[in-house]
Amino acid sequence: MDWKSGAGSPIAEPEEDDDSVKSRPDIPTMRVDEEESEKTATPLNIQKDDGATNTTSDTKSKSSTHPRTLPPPPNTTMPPPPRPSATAKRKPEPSPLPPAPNPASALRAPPTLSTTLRPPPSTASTLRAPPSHSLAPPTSSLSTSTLSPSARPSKKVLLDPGHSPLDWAHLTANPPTPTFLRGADVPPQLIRVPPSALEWHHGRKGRDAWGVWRGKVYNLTPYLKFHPGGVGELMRGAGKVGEGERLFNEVHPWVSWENMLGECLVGVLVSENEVGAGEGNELEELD
Ligand code: HEM
Repeated sequence: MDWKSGAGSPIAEPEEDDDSVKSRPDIPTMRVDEEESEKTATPLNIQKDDGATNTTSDTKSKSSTHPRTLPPPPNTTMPPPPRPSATAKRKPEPSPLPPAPNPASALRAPPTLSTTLRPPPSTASTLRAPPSHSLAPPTSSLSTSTLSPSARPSKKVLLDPGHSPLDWAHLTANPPTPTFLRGADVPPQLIRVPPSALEWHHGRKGRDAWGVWRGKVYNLTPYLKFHPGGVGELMRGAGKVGEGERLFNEVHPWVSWENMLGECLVGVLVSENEVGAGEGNELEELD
């Protein structure tokens, strides 16, 4: 009996609760708790709603029987507590679940609306986040803070194994050959690249894909499979004078092209007239 009333109370409900209740000084109703504990225990484990309704009817019947032995009304008041606890356990569980999805949906809903604004996420988000944050903190600062980071829909692709940003950093730091990243069809020196040469490197038919950023020509080919936005996105600006840089700035102006593709630098973009026929277009030779 002693071990039941002590350690067994949290686990064994029906019989042990009776003993524990009896030992409680605050609860004068000995018989009421015994009946309820036995009845409430079964409905809790088996039926949810039915158990609640049954207990209410039981309480009334008990209150009518108790007055004989224990007239004090507090007895009727005491029984209710066990029910609320049982219902409270059930209600809280479902309620916590709904709230979570709501914030999550709220977080993802805005992004869909701002899908058109996806390009400037970093800049735009920082500019627009503050106002939303200032308003949100009073109610839910967490939801708003989480919204801004994941607010925009990501167009990132799943990169193949071995093509993570870290892998790219490792490759650029340790290229297999000195000219691997710049391309096999270019000399070791930086070259002058006329528009015709740039357009020729459109990335198809086995040709390298060249891109221009701030007047410098880079070989995009080795970076294609490392590009978080996918090969297709990066190819959109290949072999085009102003298109690549425009798209780049439109999507992620915060990305450091120069740092990431520095080892892929081929040369500088020049006009067609600047490259004389028969002359070498290697910068170092000319300079
Ligand atoms: C035609 C040119 C380019 C286009 C259209 C383009 C497009 C994209 C797109 C759509 C994404 C996914 C953005 C997102 O949903 O989070 C992306 C991500 C990225 N791109 Fe590009 N890209 C281009 C050129 C480049 C270049 C040249 C580089 C490297 C110098 C580069 C580096 C990155 C990086 C680092 C990310 C990940 C950004 C992040 O984690 O927030 N992209 N790109």
